[in-house]
Amino acid sequence: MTARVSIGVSLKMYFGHSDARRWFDRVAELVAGHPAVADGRVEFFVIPTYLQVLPAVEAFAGTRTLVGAQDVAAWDRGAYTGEVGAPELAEVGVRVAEVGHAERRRLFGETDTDVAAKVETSLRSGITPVVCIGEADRVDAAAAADATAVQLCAALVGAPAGRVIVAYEPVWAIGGPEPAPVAHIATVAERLRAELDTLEDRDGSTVIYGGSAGPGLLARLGHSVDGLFLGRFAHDPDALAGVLDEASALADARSDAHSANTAVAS
Ligand SMILES: O=C[C@H](O)COP(=O)(O)O
Repeated sequence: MTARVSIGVSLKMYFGHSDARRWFDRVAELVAGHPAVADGRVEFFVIPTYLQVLPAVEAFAGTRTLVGAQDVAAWDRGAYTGEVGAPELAEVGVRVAEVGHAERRRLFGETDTDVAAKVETSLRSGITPVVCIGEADRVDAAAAADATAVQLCAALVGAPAGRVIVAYEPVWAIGGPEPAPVAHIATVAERLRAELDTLEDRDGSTVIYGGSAGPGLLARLGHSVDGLFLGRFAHDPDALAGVLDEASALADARSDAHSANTAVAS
C-alpha cells in the first residue's frame, strides 16, 4: 500500500467549453492552496474532454495536477479518423488516460482487447492508464471481485512495465444517487490490490473507487482503497475540497501506519 492517496475527476461530457474553463480556474486555485496536493501527499488528476485538454494543461500549470484524456487510440498514429494517439497526448502534457470506462464499453462496444491495446500504447508513451473495470450487474462482493480480477488481467495482457491506476467502478453504481456499499467496495478493492501485488513491474499502482462517489465516502472507506474517481459530485468545487481534505487525512493516517510498521520491523 502506498501512503499517497489519489483523487481523480472525469468531467465526461457534462460541461461546455466556457463552463469547463471556469471550473479549471476555480479548482486550480483550490489545489494550489491545498497543502496535501501541493506537497504530493494527495495525487490529483483531472480528465476533461479532448477539446478541453489544452486549456486544462494551461490552467493547472504549476499546481501538480495531472491532466488526463478520457480515451486514447489503440494505435500510435496513422489513418484513424477521429482518434487521438498516446504520443500526441503525451506531447501536449497529458499524464493519465482513462481506458475502458463502462460508458465506452457499453455505448461504443469497446472490448477487453481494445482496452489492452490502449493500456499498452499509453504506458509505452509514458502515460499512466486509468484502467476502468467493474461488474455489470449487482452481484455479491465475492462474485464482483472474481469478475473484476479477470477484467484486470485482460486489460494488462501485453502491457509494458509501469504504474497503472485501477479504477474500480461497479457499472450499476455509476450515475446513481449513491455509491456501492462500503463493505462491497472494500472486498473488491482489496482483491484487486492483491492481484496487482502479484505482478512484477507494477510498482506504485493504485486501486481507486468510482461510481457516485462524493464527500464522506473516503472517510468511511479508510485504508481499503487508495483514493476515489469522481464524476458528478466533483462539479461543485466546495464538494471537491471536502474530498481532498478527507484524502489528506487518509494520507496522513497511512504515513503514520507506515512509520509504525517500519519501527516494529527494525
Ligand atoms: O468517471 C467517473 C465515474 O464514472 C463516476 O461517475 P459518477 O460519480 O457521476 O457516477
